[in-house]
Order: sequence, then structure tokens, then C-alpha cells
Amino acid sequence: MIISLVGYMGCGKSHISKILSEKLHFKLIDLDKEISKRNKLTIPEIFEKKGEIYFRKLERETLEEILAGEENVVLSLGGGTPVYYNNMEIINHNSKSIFLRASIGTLTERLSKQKEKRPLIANISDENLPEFIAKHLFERNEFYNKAQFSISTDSRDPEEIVSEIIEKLYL
Ligand SMILES: Nc1ncnc2c1ncn2[C@@H]1O[C@H](COP(=O)(O)OP(=O)(O)OP(=O)(O)O)[C@@H](O)[C@H]1O
Ligand SMILES: O=C(O)C1=C[C@@H](O)[C@@H](O)[C@H](O)C1
Ligand SMILES: [Mg+2]
Repeated sequence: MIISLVGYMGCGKSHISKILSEKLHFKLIDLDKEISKRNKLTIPEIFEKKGEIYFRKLERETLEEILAGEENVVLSLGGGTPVYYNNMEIINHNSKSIFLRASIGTLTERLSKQKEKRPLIANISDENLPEFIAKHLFERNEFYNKAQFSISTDSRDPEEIVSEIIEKLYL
């Protein structure tokens, strides 16, 4: 079984997937890390040197390979993965998908501390960040909402979120 975690930057995909994979004894794959490893560049470097369109192609190719070839995996997707190509379709077809929801306030608080690792928000001022996230999230929710399960993460302990995922999936 592949369990895919989807949601906006900062919703906790990497954090939650690590705990979930340890609990289930599943392999952990972080799509951003996999792309970075395969291309020997960080995500900001790929955006800077090759551009976002090139990144989206790499993201799609890597996603396809993982979905086709892996078993017992927790797959942490990139924040934008569900939005491009028919990625959400192949994610739902080949895995159990879980949308980790977080409010604009929670996301702003978490992301303002770690903007440099995320090229899409690296140059947004702290003052403009909530508005940027609100608009971006509004556009993306349509895709995130295609996930099979949805879990709220606001003011919740990661352990509690992981337990809810396990319950929802009857694992
Ligand atoms: N439930 C939670 N409660 C408190 N802090 C959390 C929670 N989930 C994640 N965090 C913290 O929020 C930050 C962002 O989380 P994380 O890196 O897992 O997000 P992400 O969804 O993987 O983002 P991206 O799409 O950019 O990779 C991290 O510092 C993480 O430790
Ligand atoms: O939300 C996005 O579009 C992104 C999120 C990150 O996980 C990375 O995949 C990259 O920074 C783009
Ligand atoms: Mg991540």
C-alpha cells in the first residue's frame, strides 16, 4: 500500500509522514527529497537554474515512477504536486490519499520561519504572506479536496494526527 500525503507548504507532510512511516514500518519517500537527490540539486536550485516548468516535469516523472514501483510506502508529496498534469488522478488511482488541512494563520506562522527553503514564497514579505497564502490556498483547495481523506491539523499534536490517519485507513 502507498499512503500519499497532500496539502499546502507547511501543513506538515514531511513531519507527519516521518512519524507515520516509523509507526507502520513503511518506507518513507519525500518527493521533494527524491527529486533533489536524483538531480543533485536542492529544490530552490532547480527553480533558479532550470525554472518551475522544468521542476514540474521532474516532479511528474518521479511521481509516476514511485507510484508504479513501490509497496508499503508513505509518500510525502510536494505542496504543488496535486495541481499539475493529472497528478491527482494517478495519486488517487495508485495510493490512499490524505489531505492535511491547516488554516491560513497556522500556515503563515509555520512558513514565516522557513521561507528560504520554499522558492515560491522566498521573496514574499512577512506582511504580505497571509494574503499570498490565502489566495494560493483558495486556488489549490480544489485539487487538494480530491484526496480520499481529509484531516485537520490546526493546534493538533503530530502523534494525534498520525493516529487519526491510521484509524481512517483501518490499519
Ligand atoms: N501538527 C503540527 N504541529 C506543530 N508543528 C508542526 C505540525 N506539523 C508540522 N509542524 C512544523 O511545521 C513546519 C512545516 O512542516 P513540514 O516541513 O512537515 O511541511 P510540509 O507540508 O512538508 O511543507 P512543504 O510542502 O514545503 O515540503 C515544520 O517545522 C514542522 O516541524
Ligand atoms: O507548493 C509548491 O508549489 C511547492 C512546494 C514544495 O513542496 C516544493 O515542491 C516546491 O517548493 C514547490
Ligand atoms: Mg515537505
